[in-house]
Amino acid sequence: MQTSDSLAREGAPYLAKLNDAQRRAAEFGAERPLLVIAGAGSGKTNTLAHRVAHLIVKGADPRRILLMTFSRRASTEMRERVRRICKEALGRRADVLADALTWAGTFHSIGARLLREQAVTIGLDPDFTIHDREDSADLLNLVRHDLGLSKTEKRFPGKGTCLAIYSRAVNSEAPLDQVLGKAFPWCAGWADALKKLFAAYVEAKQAQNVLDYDDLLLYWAQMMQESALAAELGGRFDHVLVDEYQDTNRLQASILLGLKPDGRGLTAVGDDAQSIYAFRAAEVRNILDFPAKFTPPAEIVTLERNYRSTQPILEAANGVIARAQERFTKNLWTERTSAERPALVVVREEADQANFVAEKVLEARETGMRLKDQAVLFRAAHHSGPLEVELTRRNIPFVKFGGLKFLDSAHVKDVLAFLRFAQNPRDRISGFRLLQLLPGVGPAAARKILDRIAADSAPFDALAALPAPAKTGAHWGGLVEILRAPSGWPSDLARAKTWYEPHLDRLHEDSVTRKIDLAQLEVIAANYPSREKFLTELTLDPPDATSAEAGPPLRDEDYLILSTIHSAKGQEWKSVFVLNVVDGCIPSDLATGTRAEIEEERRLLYVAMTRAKDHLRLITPQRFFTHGQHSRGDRHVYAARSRFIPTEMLGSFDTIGWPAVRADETGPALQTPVDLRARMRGMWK
Ligand SMILES: Nc1ncnc2c1ncn2[C@@H]1O[C@H](COP(=O)(O)OP(=O)(O)OP(=O)(O)O)[C@@H](O)[C@H]1O
Repeated sequence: MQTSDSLAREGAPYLAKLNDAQRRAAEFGAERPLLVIAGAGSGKTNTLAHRVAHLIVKGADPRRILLMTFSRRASTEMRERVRRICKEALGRRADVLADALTWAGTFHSIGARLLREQAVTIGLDPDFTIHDREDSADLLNLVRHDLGLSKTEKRFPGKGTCLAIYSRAVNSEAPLDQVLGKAFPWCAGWADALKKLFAAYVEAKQAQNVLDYDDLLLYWAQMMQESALAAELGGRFDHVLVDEYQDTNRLQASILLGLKPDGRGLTAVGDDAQSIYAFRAAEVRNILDFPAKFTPPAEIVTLERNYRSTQPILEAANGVIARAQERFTKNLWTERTSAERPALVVVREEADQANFVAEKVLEARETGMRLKDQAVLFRAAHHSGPLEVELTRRNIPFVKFGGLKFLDSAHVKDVLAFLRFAQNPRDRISGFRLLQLLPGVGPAAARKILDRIAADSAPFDALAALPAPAKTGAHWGGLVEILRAPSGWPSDLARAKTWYEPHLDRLHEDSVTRKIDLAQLEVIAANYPSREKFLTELTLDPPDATSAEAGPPLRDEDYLILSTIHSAKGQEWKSVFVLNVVDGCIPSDLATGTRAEIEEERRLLYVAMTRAKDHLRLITPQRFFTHGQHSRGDRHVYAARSRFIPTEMLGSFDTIGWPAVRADETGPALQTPVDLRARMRGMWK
């Protein structure tokens, strides 16, 4: 006799590979909101992709599905998975339907798209440009300067801190005083001045027709406060699905609630144990409180079977997270047995750590494991410095994710400033950067030029009417010509690049490698239909490494992955090394102020450990060499094993000392100190 389960499986064979809980999540109707609590490696991404595919196969209109992911990479991957699953069910028809899944992207990119569409209705100019964090901080700095706040007697908070305070207040929907009291107590005395600064910053943004990251969510959330607009936007989508819900903030939660107030058609997927973005105002309460936001409350489906890691790896990771404070309890289990426990590798110092990793990576490669199946993870981007040197020395190719992004490099920013200014001549920060690339044009001259064209309705014509600044030669005419006569996309980028290259040679020594980056930028640009789309997407979600976005030449080659833990989110490798599992690194000594911060560091270690499928090695160097930050110059500091692996947990690991000291290697111990200085003096006697 057939059970209803097997009937369902027959009815939808493309769901047959899912386990029962996953299938329940994939098939759950749209009448009630759904919360999928998915443990690490339990197939969250897989399940969400099946749910979307199932909706499409059952007849949902893909143009009316809104699918929000944490990164652009995740969204591309999700769409590809949906396509593959739909193909199983629908054959060739699947491509057209998967292509129609156009509302898939990050919260910020969807926000940008909706704002541009609704711009006229909400009093925005549709040509707005988007400032990244650095541009936003620069603009805040200019405003701070104009208000005379940089000249105060007691030092006013720096531009980065001001932006962090502003951003935190906006994203957490909290009053300034509360944000200062909770997260920036040392700035509490500046509340009034900060309010003035933020008000002026908002005015400057509006005058220049720019939005910052936070505005994309803030304006969107404000649109949802207008009942007619909220009804229109919400009515556009039959299904709204959000991945990585644990890393959303209050604003994002209000947007979702505005889109689907009764929760019908709403799906949130996440894992509270992997919430690692509180420093960007992510609110773990969003996921904890989600079910009760609706009547009747959201259905909760919990995925507890882990398909990724072996049992000993999972046991160690479970041990770390079991000591966390508040969470949805899950008992992650796996059928993947293994005799190999994760290793806790004790090395003397960072140089040994680098040697250990390089040696083990090569050993694994000898046994047939590709470099790409191995990853080295670390808490802070600079932790991989010594390892990068060692890998380069041994000719082991690697790609690093996290840390300094491709788009942060000065030359790439220069070209982007060119394109942004071309898109929006009121964007002073971009104009300021661009004009100063010209020989002989400094901040004062640049400011003057921008002032003179600011009020003009045809700013580039006004620019053409100005006399060429001294020393700019033919560069001025070339610039004005390109700005006045756009040639289409992506040739606009090619022209900007050609214009910029002589300046690159003049401004930077290593112009050859920088030119390669610009060539990569051109490759990336070709994937976008317009300048506006290119600028928006790249600003919102910059690629972590050139290879992440550009494809060739690296994609076909084999290389080791180096990544910050934050950038490793959602990924998996056969073999994982975690560097510097010591107090001061995890938890970072910058984040040990509050209990909440420490808890977040614990989750970070958990995320790192749960990336491993078969082999996991946590490395603990016993001493570190710090460079010149102290009055006594360079020195060694001693480190202790991370507090997240207390002694009671050691049973979950194999503790290994490396390099192993062999008896025949130890020479006679030095009994009495040698006076080398006396010896040196003796040489000349
Ligand atoms: N039903 C299943 N049968 C077999 N393998 C599965 C199943 N579901 C998921 N997997 C495998 O489990 C692994 C983890 O899946 P996925 O990446 O979707 O997990 P995740 O929950 O998003 O992980 P995390 O939250 O830790 O990033 C993948 O290798 C996937 O192929």
